[in-house]
Amino acid sequence: MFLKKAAYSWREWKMVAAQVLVPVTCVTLALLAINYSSELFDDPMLRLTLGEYGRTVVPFSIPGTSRLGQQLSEHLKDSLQAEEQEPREVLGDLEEFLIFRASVEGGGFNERCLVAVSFRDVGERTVTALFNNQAYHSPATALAIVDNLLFKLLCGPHASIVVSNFPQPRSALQAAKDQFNEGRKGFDIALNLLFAMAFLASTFSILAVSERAVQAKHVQFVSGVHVATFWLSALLWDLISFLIPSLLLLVVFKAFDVRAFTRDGHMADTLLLLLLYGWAIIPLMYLMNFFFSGAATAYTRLTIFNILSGIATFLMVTIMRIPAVKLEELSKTLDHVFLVLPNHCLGMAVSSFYENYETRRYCTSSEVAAHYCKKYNIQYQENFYAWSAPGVGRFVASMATSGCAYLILLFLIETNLLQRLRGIFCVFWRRRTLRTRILAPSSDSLLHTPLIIKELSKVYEQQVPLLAVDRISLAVQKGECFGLLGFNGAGKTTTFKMLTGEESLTSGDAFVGGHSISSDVGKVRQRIGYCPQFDALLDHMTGREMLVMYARLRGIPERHIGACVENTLRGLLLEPHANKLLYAMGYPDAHSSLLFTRAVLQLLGVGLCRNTGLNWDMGANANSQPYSPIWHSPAPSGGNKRKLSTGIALIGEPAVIFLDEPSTGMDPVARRLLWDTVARARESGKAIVITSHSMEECEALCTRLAIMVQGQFKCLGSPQHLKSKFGSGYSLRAKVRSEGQQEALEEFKAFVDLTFPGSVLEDEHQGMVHYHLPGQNLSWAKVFGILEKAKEKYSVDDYSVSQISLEQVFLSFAHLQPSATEEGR
Ligand SMILES: Nc1ncnc2c1ncn2[C@@H]1O[C@H](COP(=O)(O)OP(=O)(O)OP(=O)(O)O)[C@@H](O)[C@H]1O
Repeated sequence: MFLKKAAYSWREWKMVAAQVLVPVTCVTLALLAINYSSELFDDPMLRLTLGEYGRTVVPFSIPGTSRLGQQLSEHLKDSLQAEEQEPREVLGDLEEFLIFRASVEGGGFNERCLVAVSFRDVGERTVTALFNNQAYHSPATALAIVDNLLFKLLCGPHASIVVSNFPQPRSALQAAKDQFNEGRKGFDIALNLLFAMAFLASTFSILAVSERAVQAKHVQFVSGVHVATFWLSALLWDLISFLIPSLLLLVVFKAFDVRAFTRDGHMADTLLLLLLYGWAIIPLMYLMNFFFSGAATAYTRLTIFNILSGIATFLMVTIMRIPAVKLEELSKTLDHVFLVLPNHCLGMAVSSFYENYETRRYCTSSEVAAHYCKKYNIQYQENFYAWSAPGVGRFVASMATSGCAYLILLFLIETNLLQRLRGIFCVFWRRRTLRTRILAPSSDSLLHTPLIIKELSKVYEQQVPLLAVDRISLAVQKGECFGLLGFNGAGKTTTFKMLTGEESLTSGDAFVGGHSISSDVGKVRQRIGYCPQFDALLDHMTGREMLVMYARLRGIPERHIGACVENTLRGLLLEPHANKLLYAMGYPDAHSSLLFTRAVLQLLGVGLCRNTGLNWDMGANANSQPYSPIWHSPAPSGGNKRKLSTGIALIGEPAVIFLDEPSTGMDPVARRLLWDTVARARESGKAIVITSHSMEECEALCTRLAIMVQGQFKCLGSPQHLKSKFGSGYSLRAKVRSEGQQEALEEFKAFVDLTFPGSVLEDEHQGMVHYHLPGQNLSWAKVFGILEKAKEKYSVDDYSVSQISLEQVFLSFAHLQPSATEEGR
């Protein structure tokens, strides 16, 4: 299991890197933004210096009659330009100009114009400095400009006055208020953390969805992996993966000196909060995988779900908590309801933890602060894990229990417990109403027969219930290869699915090595090998790695695994492809490594490209097969994958092997190699059940066959027996001599019609005729005898008589198959 996860993590490094980078980057950017914005907030002059308002304008007016006009104007322009401010001379009344500009520019004027100056040295001599009272230090700035100008007039253009601002310490109450406002940073950090975690958490569903969608999970279960082993190993690996970004987040908090999370031993608390979140969210993501059939869709939709269940609920509860909104009671109720959502718990826990730390620090910092806290009923908890706000006890407990609850639910679903209970109830009900009698097999036959199927039925519950398998019974002995033939939709795959525990049984039972499939599926699975109809392979592993993994799952001792895997690879001529990643076996270029990019693009709306006809060529090289567009499901894979799937079913020599159309897509050489391998397994005493649409394959491999129509066995026996029983009659091919051919041919045809009543002329071509000779009473000797006698008389050059082929037998059941219109009804 760890080999699988390691291969995934190593080869899907883009995904893993994203798991680490997304949260760390988001939180770092958030902290940068918070620090930066708080500095600006604290120091309005800095906002000016940083040009937040752009270049500020300083309007000034000097009457035209002024004696110092020229000098004043130059000094002013020099000093303002040195300060990167824009002097603007006003002709006329300065105040009127300011009022006019303010009405034209609106709010922007307030931001661009902080001070203005007017000089009058004729008549009433005055210097007027005007300031915008919305900026903190504008009076001092206006005064500094005037003083500077006067000083320059007195001492020359190089004179200047530098103004420095060293504000007095704030009052204790003001400082206390500011310090208290620090608590709001917790809200910002929580919000950004939730956004980042939404992306990180949904990545844990990807492998779960892919493995379920391609049935790789089922094949692993069939190979003996216990449900608990499968999920707990995945959880352990994912928790370890989650630990890395969590530790990096602590480094980020430390680098930005976020006291609440890094000082006074709170690093351990923060790590605990993050890990508890991982413990809760990972099983939830596993649980949600059942809703999706594609990994990219799952990633996109689960990210949206995480954002909504985290940020939306956190904002809702926090905003409603504000006293002015007057929805505090509703906020409390919702907070309790949302406790089942790990994302909500994380947001609330981080925000509350930060708030509690800062509030406690503030309220215990001085007497004034303590007084302020008391006066305004500001509460904090000495114990950070206290149950009531702002303690995080309830969030911690909720994450711990929801993790367990989601895991239990996952196991209930995986072990089909709910479905089984329903099944038991249905069976009980049917027994009572229909009085169905299920024969109990003798314990002796159970133990000595590898596979016994007893009255197995399957009804798919849908709008119109569908009886896919109808009370089939069968026993397959050691060294036997049983062929299941049938038209499309006859119920073969459903039978396999029931026998491997993928689908529940509606009624009946099957026994593998004496273990019942309905009550002891775990033991059954340890004894079977399964090659599903579609390749259940993991794209991020190589063929060799897959075989090694299944060999280990089968319990082959470590020292024999190498030889066993090599044998399988050699037997199926897979050696040249053994070290290729599996997506490279089907396609010559990467497929799954683009998954993350695809999902992110979809999330960002680039999925619209679908409608634009954009073709996402996945080719890594010029010769690669264009595989596109990436959001379309992959085309059927090649014969090499099929061989590997068969190899997986055979490895470890299970007692019973199920092969569902194993040779689909194989070339004739590969097919014969596969037959050899299957035949060897059969000869070594395995019981094999195979489905195939190739009659040639069934004749080559099967010791017994059954033809299935609409879920029922219509015939059962050895190929020869079926041919004899259902293919009544013979196939006659004869060629008449060329001279006088037409006349001789007509005579011969009249002879056949007379001698073999009911015979059917199937084909006539260039003096050759092909007849089907019916009749239960015909024997080889009789047919040959008659034809030998007639040979000379009717100028027959050559003739052959053969038994009817298996294909003809198979086709003779076609009339039982419902037509498309009947099915659609
Ligand atoms: N999950 C399902 N839900 C409802 N109906 C299903 C389901 N799976 C299969 N069926 C229906 O059950 C019937 C038997 O299907 P099944 O896949 O077992 O046939 P098959 O013999 O394996 O066909 P093929 O040769 O095409 O693989 C079909 O009518 C199919 O539509």
